[in-house]
Amino acid sequence: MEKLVIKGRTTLNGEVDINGAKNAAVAILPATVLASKGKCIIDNIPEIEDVECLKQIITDLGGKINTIDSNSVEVDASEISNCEACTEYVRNMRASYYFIGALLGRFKHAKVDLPGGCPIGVRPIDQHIKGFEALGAEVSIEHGTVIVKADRLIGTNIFFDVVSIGATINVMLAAVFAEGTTVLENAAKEPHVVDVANFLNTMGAEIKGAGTDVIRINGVKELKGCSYSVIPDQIEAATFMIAAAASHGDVTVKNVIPKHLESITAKLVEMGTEVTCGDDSVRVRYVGEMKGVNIKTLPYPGFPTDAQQPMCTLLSTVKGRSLIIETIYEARHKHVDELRKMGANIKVEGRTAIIEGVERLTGASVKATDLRAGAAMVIAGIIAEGVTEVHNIEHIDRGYPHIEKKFRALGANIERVSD
Ligand SMILES: CC(=O)N[C@H]1[C@@H](OP(=O)(O)OP(=O)(O)OC[C@H]2O[C@@H](n3ccc(=O)[nH]c3=O)[C@H](O)[C@@H]2O)O[C@H](CO)[C@@H](O)[C@@H]1O
Ligand SMILES: C=C(OP(=O)(O)O)C(=O)O
Repeated sequence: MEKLVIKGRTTLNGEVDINGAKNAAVAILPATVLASKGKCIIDNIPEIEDVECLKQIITDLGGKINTIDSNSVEVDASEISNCEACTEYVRNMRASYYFIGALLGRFKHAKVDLPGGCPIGVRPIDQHIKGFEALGAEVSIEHGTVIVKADRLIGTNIFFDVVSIGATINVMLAAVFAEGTTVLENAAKEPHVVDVANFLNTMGAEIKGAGTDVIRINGVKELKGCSYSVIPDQIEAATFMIAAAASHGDVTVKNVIPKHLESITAKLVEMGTEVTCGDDSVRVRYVGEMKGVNIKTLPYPGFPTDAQQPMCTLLSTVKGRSLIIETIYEARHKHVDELRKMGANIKVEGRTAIIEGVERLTGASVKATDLRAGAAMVIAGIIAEGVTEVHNIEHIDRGYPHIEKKFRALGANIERVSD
């Protein structure tokens, strides 16, 4: 077991490079399974544990993985014949559910264990199932395994009851080979949904409308390997922007798409921070006392739920009262108990965290209760007085590449040590 040990009260300064997006990469890798000919060469893959799990799952299915370098991988899925993914790798992460859609699309049947992922609330997959069934598949869940089969998949109109990133992408993966046209309505509009659609189109799919709430997919007969580069990680970028403001620093976050960060930028500006956008960078500079703000998490382009936990750390030391209303997940305030150990004054009422800014946090031994809670605790450690130990960092490693090295390069005093 490892932990992060942070000596606090440091100000972050300098430049940080953002890696490829976790939530795009973890969909694109399963999507490579759809290519029955040729190899996919995927660049800008982040070095995170979820990616390692996906590579293992693809290998177990019979695919060939060639790791070109730390951020590039070649996948040859042409000889895949096994359609069962029922291992710890599948059960330990969220995005393994994309193998259901991808295998159903290509082979018309699959057995995939139910996914894991961050413990942030109830995470049903009923909308994924609704979509697969609408395309003509029979779906059952037996002993924790999702079993899907279809004689044919036939395009149809599907109106999602909730806006779901997972369901939108998963049904898109199955529908690329459905006969005729599939129309997904009330689809998720996140940048990674667009990235997956662009990847599938590069392989030969015919998908239009990704990025709006109506996506049209004309079924094709075959997809082929291609070269593709994953978009920058909106949430990793948001984490460093928030950390810059929290530490009263001056950080240029590079290799980003500023448009994807508008909801974060807007809140930081509202708080009184200076944010300057370049073509592919965002500079966040502390310019004097910040004020509390209210945040409501919403699907894109609203404020992302994945960035609210780091934001909670920032607001915990900003003068005045702030509210964070979490509308996506009912249990995404577990980091609050940990922040309280560090002296934060935060009350949770239902889905709302009510934050009364304190002068400073003090170091403590805390847990990463999930991935972004982990990032929230790292930022807390950087700004707190004294030493903070962050435990259970396996959650952080699922989604942040080299978090301690990146923060260290900005001036943080942070070490990874064996527990
Ligand atoms: C691997 C990945 O991309 N994970 C992201 C993805 O998770 P994930 O794809 O699991 O999240 P969804 O967008 O599907 O979930 C959004 C909301 O819809 C509900 N829902 C979802 C599916 C379903 O079939 N039925 C249903 O009711 C969920 O409980 C949640 O309240 O989007 C979340 C919301 O932005 C992010 O926090 C995660 O980082
Ligand atoms: C909730 C997250 O991840 P996952 O869906 O993979 O659990 C996240 O990336 O913040």
